[in-house]
Amino acid sequence: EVANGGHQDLPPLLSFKAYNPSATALESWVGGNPCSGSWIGVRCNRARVVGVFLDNASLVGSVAPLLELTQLSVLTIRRNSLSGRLPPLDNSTSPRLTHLLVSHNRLSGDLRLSLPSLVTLRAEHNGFHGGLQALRVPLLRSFNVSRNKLDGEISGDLSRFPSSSFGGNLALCGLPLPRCVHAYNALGDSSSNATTNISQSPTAAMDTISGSSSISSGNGGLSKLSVTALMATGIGNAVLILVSVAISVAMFVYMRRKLRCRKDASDAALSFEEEDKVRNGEEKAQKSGGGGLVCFEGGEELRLESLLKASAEVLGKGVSGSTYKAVLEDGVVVAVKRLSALQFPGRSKAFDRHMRLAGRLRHRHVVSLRGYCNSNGERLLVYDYLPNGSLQSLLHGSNGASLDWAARKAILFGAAQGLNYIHTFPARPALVHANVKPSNILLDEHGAACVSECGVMRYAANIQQSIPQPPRCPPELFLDRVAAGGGGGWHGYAAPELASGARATQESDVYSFGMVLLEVVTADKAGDGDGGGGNGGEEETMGWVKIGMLCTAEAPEERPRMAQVLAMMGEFM
Ligand SMILES: Nc1ncnc2c1ncn2[C@@H]1O[C@H](COP(=O)(O)OP(=O)(O)OP(=O)(O)O)[C@@H](O)[C@H]1O
Repeated sequence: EVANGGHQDLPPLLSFKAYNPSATALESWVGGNPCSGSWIGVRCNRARVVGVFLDNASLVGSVAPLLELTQLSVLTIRRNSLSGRLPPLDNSTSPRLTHLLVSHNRLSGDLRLSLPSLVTLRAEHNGFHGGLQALRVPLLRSFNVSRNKLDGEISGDLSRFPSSSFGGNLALCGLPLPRCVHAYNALGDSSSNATTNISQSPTAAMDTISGSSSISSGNGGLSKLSVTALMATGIGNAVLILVSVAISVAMFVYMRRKLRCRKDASDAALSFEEEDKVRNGEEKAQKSGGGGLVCFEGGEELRLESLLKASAEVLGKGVSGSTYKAVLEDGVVVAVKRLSALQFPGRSKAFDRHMRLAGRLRHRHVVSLRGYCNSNGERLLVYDYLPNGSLQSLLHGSNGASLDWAARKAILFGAAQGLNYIHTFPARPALVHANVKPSNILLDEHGAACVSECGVMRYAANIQQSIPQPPRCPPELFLDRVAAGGGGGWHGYAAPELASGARATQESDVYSFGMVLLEVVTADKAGDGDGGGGNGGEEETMGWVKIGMLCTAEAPEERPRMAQVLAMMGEFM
């Protein structure tokens, strides 16, 4: 373990740390022994580093030093700002590497991995380019290279992964994506011969002609016939090339149109019934892999067994259930919501259909649902874990005072964008969030606000019992109560019409958003001075309050749409 008086794995770790001298995540990387137990994000076995877990840690620089750790089995370093190339890896450099998760960084170069033991490769959302030919990873179970700059043909074993593993690249083609179009193959072999001939030197061209017929002159010069033949061949070749180019262009346009159509079809508004048909086959396959867990884009590596085995920490408990932070075997951190059996008894097809739709929501300001399970009376929803708490904790936690005016506006604007995306997502019937409140507005690693738990509450069986019957709390009184430390609870944000048993609607979402907005704008004013933020001046504050009051109009039809709310907010951004 110790070479030349130092720990063998120390140099690579320190080289990596050198790129990030002031990163909070690496503050604990001090002393000469990375396996002392105090190095956060480093896991050891028999005094050697076998795992590095540094997701969402605001890290920069190259990942290469970490791949010099010869005993490394798991490297998960997603959602950072790492740059540079991924070094070529093979059995001699990384004999034990099984899980490599580098997604959501700025990595570039080509992917050269020849790793017989690799099980997980997550490299999506980077700048990798080139083809996939140099990927030799026979045991891969979870794979995603979407949203890079890759091109070329997907071949062999990789074709077994779904198209979502490859989407958003420069020019990848072949199964599971549409077939590749090879310009020179479009005309078959004869055209490629023709092309070869054209590029040959005149002598070579003559050789070809003389080889195919006996029209060359005896003295080595060109006879009239051979010149004519040469010209004819030249013209013939030129025509062939033109035809070949025309066919290639036509094929290209056709494929593009076909691709666009496919995309349109998947993006278009689908009724639940249509959605069912489209999804059935795909999901069955994923279900068997996930052991009862339906996986969505980005959650392909999830397994129910590993979720159930994961070490978990309770994040909180709400009306609809409890939420846990779970660290999976491969170091991936997720938030798991376990729905309450009281609110969600039995199986419901409508709920299943909704979850499948919610699993397709992908937006910068919406927390991604990666998978869900609805079997044996257990309902688990698996979301990305967002590390920076919720708006609820910012407003009412111990550090609420540090939320300055600019941060408040950014959070509200982000949440409004997320909610507008949900409201305008192509679905029939249109999506409704049904539980907009500060604890469902979470902050990601960059502090951006993301709306969580879209639509779940709409399927709760006994939720109406927790809404007070009219006369209910108008916005002003509600805010007073919140300001006095009474807390909002769930029903404090619910629109008045819901108290009579009506189902949540986009209008009731707007009402709840208005309540959140009023709370954020008016909350903890005394703290502003201390926090150094101040508000945006009386006029601007009044502008925001006005938006809040419009959203919280008593009559649902008088409330603006989220798109209008966004436009009004935009005036102050
Ligand atoms: N994806 C996530 N990442 C990080 N924290 C989360 C995540 N989802 C929820 N939380 C936090 O976990 C806690 C409990 O959330 P939970 O949704 O179970 O309850 P709630 O939002 O208070 O009530 P409700 O049941 O009405 O949704 C909240 O503080 C919430 O902010």
